[in-house]
Amino acid sequence: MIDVDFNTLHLMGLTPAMAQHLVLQPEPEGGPFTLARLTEVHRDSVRVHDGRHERSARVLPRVSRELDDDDTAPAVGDWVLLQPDAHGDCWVHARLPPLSHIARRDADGSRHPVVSNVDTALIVMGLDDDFNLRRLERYLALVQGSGVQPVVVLTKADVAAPTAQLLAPRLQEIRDRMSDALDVIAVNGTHPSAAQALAPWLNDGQTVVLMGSSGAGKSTLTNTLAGAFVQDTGAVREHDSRGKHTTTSRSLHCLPGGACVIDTPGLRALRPDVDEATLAWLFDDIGRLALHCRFRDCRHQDEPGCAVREGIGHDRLRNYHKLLREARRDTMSVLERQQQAAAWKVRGKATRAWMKMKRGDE
Ligand SMILES: Nc1nc2c(ncn2[C@@H]2O[C@H](COP(=O)(O)OP(=O)(O)OP(=O)(O)O)[C@@H](O)[C@H]2O)c(=O)[nH]1
Ligand SMILES: [Zn+2]
Repeated sequence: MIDVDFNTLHLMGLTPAMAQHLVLQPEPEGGPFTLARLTEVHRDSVRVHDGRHERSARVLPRVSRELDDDDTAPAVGDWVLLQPDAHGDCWVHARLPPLSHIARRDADGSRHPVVSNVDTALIVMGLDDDFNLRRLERYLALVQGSGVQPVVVLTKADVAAPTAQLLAPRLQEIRDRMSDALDVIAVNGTHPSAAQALAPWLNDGQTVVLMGSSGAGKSTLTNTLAGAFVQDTGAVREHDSRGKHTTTSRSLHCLPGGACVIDTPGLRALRPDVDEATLAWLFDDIGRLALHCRFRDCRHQDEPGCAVREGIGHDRLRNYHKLLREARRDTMSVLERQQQAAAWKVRGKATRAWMKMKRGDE
């Protein structure tokens, strides 16, 4: 049985549910081990915190291999078992199965962990030109199905509300398009009042992850919540509100109030790791309307009598189709993907031959 010092590790975001889950895990042979949480993951090393000290450690090749076999890798927020070797170097001997986990996909379909063991995902979006509902749906898809509650945090309310009167219409746009159950709050991330607005999700022992594009204000919010400067922040380009990717890696910080916050870098291309069932849940308005389509197998593309096309905004439906295509592609087997690539190649060749022929005609 793994020895769990709850009072110390509670400061690192150990929840009662996780503590119970951990004591049920068999302890690997060769102990004793120290239980700690991953606060940063780098290429060759990790940072770990045991509630008293933070230090560097390395993951045993056996552990990396086992995780790799399961198509995953260590993630910030994971609970691990540590042991020093004879030289005083610290090693991760086991990664304990997480209770919640968020992963994304690369363009080639490979899966990458984002974070583990978080209670709430704060999806941070600026009320300036960063505001984008398609991207918001993408983040919701990323979080949905991972056991994590999403909360939308609209930043820069101090600029957008009084000068451009953007707050009310943008809140309405979200209300019109997304589920009524979605929590949405607007804050000035630079002001301490933001911490009060987020207090319901920052109780003692809870962990939140901040996600959103570069320049959205994640690091600013992290610093405000921490009441100290823990993350670098950067100015955004004026013409498009884009950030400069100031944050380059994920990191976990403990707040004075007892919650943990994980800041993440803005992702350039965000591809959620979701299946069709999860998307059906996220876009349940489409599912409800589909009952009224003329054809039972309506794809809501060009069929006549399609109730979905009639009842859903064009942009939301387009985004749904795009996410669905990606999800299907990601869950394709390697063989299927190769077959599809081969088919595209043949089609490309045929197109090029046809163009050449046409040019020859002229
Ligand atoms: N006025 C105002 N400025 C904000 C607010 N939130 C963020 N900013 C500013 O927006 C810029 C970008 O903020 P960051 O916190 O660095 O953005 P980020 O999301 O961490 O960006 P990356 O680290 O690149 O992923 C900074 O100049 C902040 O001062 C806000 O609520 N109000
Ligand atoms: Zn239809």
